[in-house]
Amino acid sequence: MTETVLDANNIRVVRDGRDVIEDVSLSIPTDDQLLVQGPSGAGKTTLFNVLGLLDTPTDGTVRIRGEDTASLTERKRAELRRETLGFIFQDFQLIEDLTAWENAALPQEHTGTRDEEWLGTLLSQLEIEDRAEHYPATLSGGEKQRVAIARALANRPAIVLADEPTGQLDPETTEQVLDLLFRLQETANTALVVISHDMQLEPRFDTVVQLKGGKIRTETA
Ligand SMILES: Nc1ncnc2c1ncn2[C@@H]1O[C@H](COP(=O)(O)OP(=O)(O)OP(=O)(O)O)[C@@H](O)[C@H]1O
Repeated sequence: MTETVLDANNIRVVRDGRDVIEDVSLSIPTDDQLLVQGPSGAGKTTLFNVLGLLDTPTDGTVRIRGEDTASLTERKRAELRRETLGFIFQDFQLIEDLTAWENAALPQEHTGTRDEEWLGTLLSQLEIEDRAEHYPATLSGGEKQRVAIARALANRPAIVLADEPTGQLDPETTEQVLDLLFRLQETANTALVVISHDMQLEPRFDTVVQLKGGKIRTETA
């Protein structure tokens, strides 16, 4: 039986007195490839932050491997976030004065669990091993995104959460980055949750959830 790694139940987020997420429930199995697709303003980033334990919902629960995250102290939440989740952001969020390798290694620095062999595997599978000593300013958009993917997977997280991971890439690079993401998801044995407005991504995912006006409209598998 497939285990559920993240369970979000009846999530509601109120901002400025308005519901920006309304009654959203999602259950993410350990090997899931989930796309949350929706137009601008649908609440995607808000939901991403809640699922990623970067923000707390007004109502509802987020459980990671059955553990209710609401009852955790901020320190415990941060620990769980570092150990269980990997993040990929649209604007890469690489540190400019660290090399590609050092950027990718950051999560391992934070948890004190060095695994250079795994980092080497990641950079090699992402075909950027020859860019390891380069700084972000000298990398292309696609290369920066690959470094961001390596960083997200550095601690072999249970879930990788990606917010518009291909938003800054051309269609061809988008396809390449998706190929790599899916291949690595299998190697790393992680669930993959992508949040995007981009319809081009839909056919590639096992499960697609449509978010509109803060609500889940349709679900396809
Ligand atoms: N801190 C906040 N205060 C007030 N309103 C907010 C806040 N955060 C988000 N919102 C509102 O909630 C709605 C959803 O925002 P969110 O950024 O989650 O959407 P999105 O789907 O990610 O949009 P985009 O694709 O344009 O980034 C928007 O109407 C936004 O203005």
